Amino acid sequence: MDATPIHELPRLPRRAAAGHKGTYGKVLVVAGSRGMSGAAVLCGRAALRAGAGLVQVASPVDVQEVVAAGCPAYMTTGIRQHADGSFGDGTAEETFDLARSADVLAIGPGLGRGQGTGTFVRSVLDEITDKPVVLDADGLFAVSPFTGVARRTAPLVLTPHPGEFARLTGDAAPTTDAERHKQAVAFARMFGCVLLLKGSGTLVTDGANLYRNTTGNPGMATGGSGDVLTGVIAALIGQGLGALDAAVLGAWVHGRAGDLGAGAIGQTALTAPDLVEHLPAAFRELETHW
Ligand SMILES: NC(=O)C1=CN([C@@H]2O[C@H](COP(=O)(O)OP(=O)(O)OC[C@H]3O[C@@H](n4cnc5c(N)ncnc54)[C@H](O)[C@@H]3O)[C@@H](O)[C@H]2O)[C@@H](O)CC1
Ligand SMILES: Nc1ncnc2c1ncn2[C@@H]1O[C@H](COP(=O)(O)OP(=O)(O)O)[C@@H](O)[C@H]1O
Ligand SMILES: [Mg+2]
Repeated sequence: MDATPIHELPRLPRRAAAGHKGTYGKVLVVAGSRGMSGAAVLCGRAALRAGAGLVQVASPVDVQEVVAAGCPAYMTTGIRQHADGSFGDGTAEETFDLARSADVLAIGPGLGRGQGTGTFVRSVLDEITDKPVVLDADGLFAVSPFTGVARRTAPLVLTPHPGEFARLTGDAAPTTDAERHKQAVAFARMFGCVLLLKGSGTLVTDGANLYRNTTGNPGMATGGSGDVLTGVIAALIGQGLGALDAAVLGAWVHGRAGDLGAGAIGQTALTAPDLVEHLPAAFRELETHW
């Protein structure tokens, strides 16, 4: 299947004059662990910059204060943790309660691969089947084509980079564009998910449609860029976009922020926080179509 370049963008919903924070979605970010609190901060900040009405960041209790210091506008919760500073089995109940009051979940950035983290993520996916989930980074370790996921009534968006995708599929990394397209579409179809396969020319597919992103640059090859994308997509779902549209628009606007950032400070020095700081200019371009 050929990939359609993303030129015609899904519409960013216009904010209603009487809208309130409840109108624009409550995003629960489940992220971070000792040593990777930054991933939770980047994801939470990006969700706010992408228009979420409310953002709550749940991280292991050890890093809650650090995460809270990363932004005054989101709420934080500290989840009981394993001795290794990560989420683990036995901590899922607290997260279920938070998830039930959210509109969309972003799970994975900086969770680490501690003992029980995979079990923890799986139990959230198994229990909370009626809320859309964006699953990224270490959260992806919880799923595989062999174990599948529980039947969901709400969409699942997976956002692997090529290394994570190769681990997920168990297949050799594709060597041509055609192979990459084929693998991506087949995976999305089999898994019943929206797959966003990162890289230069990020692919987005739901198994029936295949898009290729046209924004972004190698300045974005810097730690934390993907954590920003996860927050953006979750926020767009919270504002009412369907999962495929949110992934398509999220990929585009994230890359556009990278291009505007590179225009301002160059590719070499670009960092993930700079992407967050250039999301406003990227979103303003979308607002001109309102
Ligand atoms: N400030 C923070 O707290 C940060 C935390 N991070 C977290 O660190 C954890 C580990 O993420 P990583 O992605 O580093 O770990 P992985 O071990 O999954 O991926 C790293 C490896 O994947 C392969 N890979 C990555 N991108 C590729 C590409 N475009 N093409 C081919 N191969 C590629 C490479 O072999 C690379 O060494 C995640 O939870 C992530 O969210 C990172 O996002 C960095 C910043
Ligand atoms: N050469 C590139 N061109 C365009 N985008 C890129 C390039 N390299 C990386 N990116 C983007 O940066 C992000 C990196 O995500 P990821 O590998 O998950 O990083 P991290 O886990 O460190 O946050 C992805 O959105 C990817 O598409
Ligand atoms: Mg990543």
